[in-house]
Amino acid sequence: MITMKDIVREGNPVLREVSRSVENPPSNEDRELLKKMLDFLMNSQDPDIAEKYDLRPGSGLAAPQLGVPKRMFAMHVTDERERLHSYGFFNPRIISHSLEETHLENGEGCLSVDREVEGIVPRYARLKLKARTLEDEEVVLRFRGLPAIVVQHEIDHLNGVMFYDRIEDYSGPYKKTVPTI
Ligand SMILES: O=C(O)C[C@@H](Cc1ccccc1)[C@H](O)SCc1ccccc1
Ligand code: NI
Repeated sequence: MITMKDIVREGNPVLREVSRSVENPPSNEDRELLKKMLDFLMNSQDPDIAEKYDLRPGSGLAAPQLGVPKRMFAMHVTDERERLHSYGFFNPRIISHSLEETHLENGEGCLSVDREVEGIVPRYARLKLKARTLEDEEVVLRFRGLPAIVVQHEIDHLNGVMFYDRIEDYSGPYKKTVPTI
């Protein structure tokens, strides 16, 4: 099972790489890894397992955070209507998004960043994501609210972007100029 020791931390160059596409169909190795990433998120949100294995709660996890620069991420997050969005995505792509933006009032965190970073991280309020799922389906899904923020945070990881790169007046370590999505 994945634990915090498997998650690479900022400063590791893999977090600044642009990940490469996953072959189609994904290999068994890639499928196993994505499944383990989704399992990590579920474990990290289970109080007993999280305490037993000292897991930080996560709603998203991207393969580069495990040192694997491949275009795949997992998400496991409940939206404001209590709907659970639990997926493993291969080769995810934002195919459209709202002009309207949103953000988390308390800013964002990251499993690869062991420090508090203050500041607003602007995100698109709504988006459409095209991807291949762990269930081997090509899907186009719409996200809004917290799930949409998680998707953008994870897609950024696949492009070597950290959340603080998007904070307007951030002047801390590891800053990088950001491309628009
Ligand atoms: O490092 C990661 O990618 C996991 C991040 C993803 C994330 C952070 C902030 C905002 C959206 C996504 C977190 O550990 S997930 C935990 C979390 C969940 C909701 C809000 C903030 C943090
Ligand atoms: Ni992150």
